Amino acid sequence: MSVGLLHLDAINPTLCLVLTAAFIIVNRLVAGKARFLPPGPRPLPVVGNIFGIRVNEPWITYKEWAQIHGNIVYSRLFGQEIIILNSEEVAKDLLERRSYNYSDRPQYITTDLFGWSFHLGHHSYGNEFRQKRRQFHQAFHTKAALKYRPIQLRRVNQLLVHLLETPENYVNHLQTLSASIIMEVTYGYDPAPNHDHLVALVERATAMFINENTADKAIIINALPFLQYIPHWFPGANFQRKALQCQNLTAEMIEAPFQYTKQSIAAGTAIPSMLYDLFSRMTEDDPSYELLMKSSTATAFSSGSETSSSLLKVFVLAMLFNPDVQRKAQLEIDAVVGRKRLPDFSDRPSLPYVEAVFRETLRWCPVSPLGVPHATTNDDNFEGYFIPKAGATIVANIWFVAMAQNDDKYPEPSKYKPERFFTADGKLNDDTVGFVFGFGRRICVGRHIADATAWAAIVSILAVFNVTKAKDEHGDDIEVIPQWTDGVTIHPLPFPCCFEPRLRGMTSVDLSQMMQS
Ligand code: HEM
Repeated sequence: MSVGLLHLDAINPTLCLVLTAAFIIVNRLVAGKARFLPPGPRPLPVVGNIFGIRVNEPWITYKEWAQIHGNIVYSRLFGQEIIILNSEEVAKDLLERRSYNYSDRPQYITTDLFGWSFHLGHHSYGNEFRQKRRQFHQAFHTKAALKYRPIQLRRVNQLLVHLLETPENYVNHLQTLSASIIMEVTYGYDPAPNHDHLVALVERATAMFINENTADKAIIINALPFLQYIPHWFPGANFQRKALQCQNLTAEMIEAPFQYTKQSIAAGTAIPSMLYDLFSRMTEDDPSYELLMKSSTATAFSSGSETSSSLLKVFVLAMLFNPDVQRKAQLEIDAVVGRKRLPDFSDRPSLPYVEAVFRETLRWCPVSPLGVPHATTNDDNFEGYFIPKAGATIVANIWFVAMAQNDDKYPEPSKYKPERFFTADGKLNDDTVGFVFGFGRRICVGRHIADATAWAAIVSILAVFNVTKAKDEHGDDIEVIPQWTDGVTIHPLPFPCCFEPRLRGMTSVDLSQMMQS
């Protein structure tokens, strides 16, 4: 017999009953309050909200949910709890102000199956994450990123030459620009302008990982983990075959450029790069440090290319549809820089309208619409809602923050209007649209490199070319109806357009004179 019952026996039985009932009620109320989950769409048993989601463009579904349920929405896909944050303020409250609890990442079995667990963006919040994040910080923090500017300007000059020579291949040229910058910054490797072996390798491995390992498949395999053991030779096991193929490609993507730099260092021909710096910090032969270096550099290389070129494709589309904006930015460049030389980074503070064009491009179509999901480490309570632990997925709905229809911050959000970044007295405001690079301890580590690459490309294209509509065989404008890719990173599908030199009849000699002035 317990001490409690002995004690109860000793007092009035009615009072006992009342006290017990009261205890149960209060207990339930407290527990109920603590587990008051954020509002959200009603889930089906077992599968949750899987049928209500547009799998390829979840941000569209999330927008509809946000309009019904508000700034914080709870949903469930199989056993996976997903909390969507639909306002910048709420995202900052949780992911930044409580970053100690919101800096983990949800773990998916498929990341491993596809060979992508090397990537910093997938790491749990632990020691390996911290070590790698430190390596990135050393290479790419605000000041360290400055040393890569000459590379960025040189590569942007090459872009201008390519656009002058073969403007119809502009999509390819934009991709080459971002791939070549990130390859040189990371490995000191100078890729060929077309069909470079290493660039092709990273493009194939990344595309395969993103296109085949979609969120729905990742969640289903997490819910039914036995599926991962189906062998790749089993009839119908297409997913497993693709995973194996991707694993092999990815292993080569990690190894080949690493060996290139290692051999260049041994031969004394290496040029400064992230990997070169990491090698120079290595005090003795340490295989675990070498593994860290390999995965950090492969992370940089595979994250940096697609995002930056996507942003530039968005810029070209925006210019095509907004000739007045283009003209205004060009007049500013002409007034500050003149027509004889190209702008460089020292001109940036004197070009506020170009700055606003850059910010509006980041906002108008956030190329990473849902960022990378965070995960919780512990239970939490926020504004009366219970946020569960054990890896609840936390999605910052960057797309909705940028495009929120009801938000005073960006009125008429679907319009491309750089003017929104100016105060009433004509000064640039302090909104740098930083949220497109994510939040808190997991904020994008490459943002300073990305910022400089995109700004340099935007200002240089504006200085040299008019982006105009392409003409059909009758000389009429070809109208463009934008179509978008889906996935983790989005961008407009290729569309016809012209890059007309602003200097009529410009030759490559004229262009190189501008570059040398
Ligand atoms: C326009 C260009 C870019 C955009 C819009 C972008 C956006 C983002 C976003 C939204 C995140 C998720 C942040 C979060 O979890 O809160 C992220 C993470 C990351 N980005 Fe970028 N990014 C860009 C360019 C780059 C470049 C150039 C690099 C490499 C040099 C890079 C490397 C990474 C890495 C490694 C992570 C994972 C960080 C972590 O998990 O701790 N990104 N990026």
